[in-house]
Amino acid sequence: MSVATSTAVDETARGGTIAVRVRGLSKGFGSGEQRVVALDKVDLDVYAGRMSLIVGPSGCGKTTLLSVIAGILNADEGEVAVFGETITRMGDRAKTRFRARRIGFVFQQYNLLPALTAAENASIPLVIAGWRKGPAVARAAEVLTSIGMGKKVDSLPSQLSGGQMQRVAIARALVHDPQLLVCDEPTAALDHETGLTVMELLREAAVRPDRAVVVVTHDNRVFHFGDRIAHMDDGRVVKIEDRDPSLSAA
Ligand SMILES: Nc1ncnc2c1ncn2[C@@H]1O[C@H](COP(=O)(O)OP(=O)(O)OP(=O)(O)O)[C@@H](O)[C@H]1O
Repeated sequence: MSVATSTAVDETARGGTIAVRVRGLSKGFGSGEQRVVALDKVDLDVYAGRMSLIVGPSGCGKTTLLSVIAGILNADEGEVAVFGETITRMGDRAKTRFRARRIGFVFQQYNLLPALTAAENASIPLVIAGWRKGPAVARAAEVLTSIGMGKKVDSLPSQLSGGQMQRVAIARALVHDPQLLVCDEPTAALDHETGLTVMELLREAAVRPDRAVVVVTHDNRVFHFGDRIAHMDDGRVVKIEDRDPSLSAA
């Protein structure tokens, strides 16, 4: 295994396209004595065509960092650029539009609507983007088929296993072809084998020159999927591991 540690910001060494550039990012919650500093001047580069992991102990700021990167939370200070667009300078409406078009989300909870079939659930981002229902569901069925769920497109969530529901959630995250896929503990609710399958699937989605995947996880059984692993502690990125992508997940 080839593992190199480096600083979080490494302009030249990798030579890839920077998908997400985080600079001086700080974020706190509460005020006075109750104040918690969740992010403390974080710098990080995430490369396109790579799977990046954000890891670290509970409460170190992983979800906060992912949420600011994805434009769900506003930062107090610092900048985040996603494929060259500085989302920390966007207004709320522009950020919402950017998120809807360019970012896909996968969470620990699948958040599927129980009355909708797998294909209908996976079609939701397209419907929100203005597609008519028929073509949207047909496109979602194609994406589901491409990730081995072809036989389940008409199933309701209650008829699916946890791993299958997470695949529907992944199809939903990919259906509008986002450039950035952000995943918060995607394997936490799954058994080990299913978790590995889900990570493999996410990797397949990541390995495109024009797309990046960022996964927050504290599941060290899936760390080997990361091409770049950002270790956080106490609101800071304290170590970066870069691995040869051809060796990841081996
Ligand atoms: N909405 C909030 N209000 C107040 N404090 C918060 C809020 N969200 C997060 N925090 C605090 O910020 C810090 C970082 O939280 P965060 O959820 O980012 O950590 P994490 O590394 O993702 O943790 P875990 O692995 O347990 O999910 C923690 O101390 C947490 O209690």
